[in-house]
Amino acid sequence: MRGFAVHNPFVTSICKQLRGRIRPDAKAISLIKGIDVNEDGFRLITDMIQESLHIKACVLSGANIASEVAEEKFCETTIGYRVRADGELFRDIFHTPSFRVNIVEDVIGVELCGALKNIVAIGGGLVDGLKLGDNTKAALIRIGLYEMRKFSKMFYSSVMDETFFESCGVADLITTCAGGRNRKVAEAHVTTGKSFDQLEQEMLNGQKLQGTSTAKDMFDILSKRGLLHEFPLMTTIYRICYENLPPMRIVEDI
Ligand SMILES: NC(=O)C1=CN([C@@H]2O[C@H](COP(=O)(O)OP(=O)(O)OC[C@H]3O[C@@H](n4cnc5c(N)ncnc54)[C@H](O)[C@@H]3O)[C@@H](O)[C@H]2O)C=CC1
Ligand SMILES: O=C(CO)COP(=O)(O)O
Repeated sequence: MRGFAVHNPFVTSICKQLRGRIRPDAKAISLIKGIDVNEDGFRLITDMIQESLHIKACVLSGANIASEVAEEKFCETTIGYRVRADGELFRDIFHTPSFRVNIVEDVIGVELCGALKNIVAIGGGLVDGLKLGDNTKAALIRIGLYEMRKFSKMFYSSVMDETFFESCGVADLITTCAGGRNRKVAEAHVTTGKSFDQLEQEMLNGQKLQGTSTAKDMFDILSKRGLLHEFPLMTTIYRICYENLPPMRIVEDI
């Protein structure tokens, strides 16, 4: 078994190092919440792993803030599989009384939920920094979930609606908009006026934000296809992160 739990830019080099060193019947699981953008469009991380190593890859994603998982506080997670036996294998490995695993036959949906919710979580932090309150946060979560589903189904019609009701969908969106690094740094962007890059360095102790880079990835994908107007929330979050748009535009533009 091979587990991938790094930021997406490192996957290519890690796969290169692993090539020829793993058994052909090995199974991979990605815990990564991101996508890979290239000239032709974008790829899922599980596809990168499968293409590079010629082994089958599942994905695990859910409402799983690392510090709470480490303290064994109860949570749920979702494993997306292509081959049911692989999903069951990984469920048996990861499932514990405090870490409840549900498996679904929708790798793409699980993976895109994990990547896209990080953009919405940046919005959650902006709402907190602006002290807009719980109703605004709920509106942001609803619109964010709507855009996540719309994007996923626009590019992959096989993505299942039910996946958005799993831990990887609405639950991860709620937890990351309430806690997590993306939310924390976005809140500080409002309260300090510092850039996301500077705050990432000051606040994350060497860790990386996924939400800002995925906002840029999504913006690049949508702008190439003339689809930005269909995703006002995600587009505004990108512009606040990268084009100095005032944070208040988070509510004015949606
Ligand atoms: N921390 C969390 O609460 C959760 C994180 N995730 C996802 O897991 C992924 C990783 O996030 P974290 O574990 O939080 O990040 P992290 O920064 O704690 O760990 C990243 C890992 O990448 C390794 N690394 C750093 N530079 C590298 C390089 N140049 N080449 C190869 N490996 C390198 C580090 O040694 C470390 O093991 C992200 O996609 C994140 O969204 C998913 C669920 C929860
Ligand atoms: O994905 C996460 C929790 O499920 C972690 O989110 P952050 O990267 O915002 O900390």
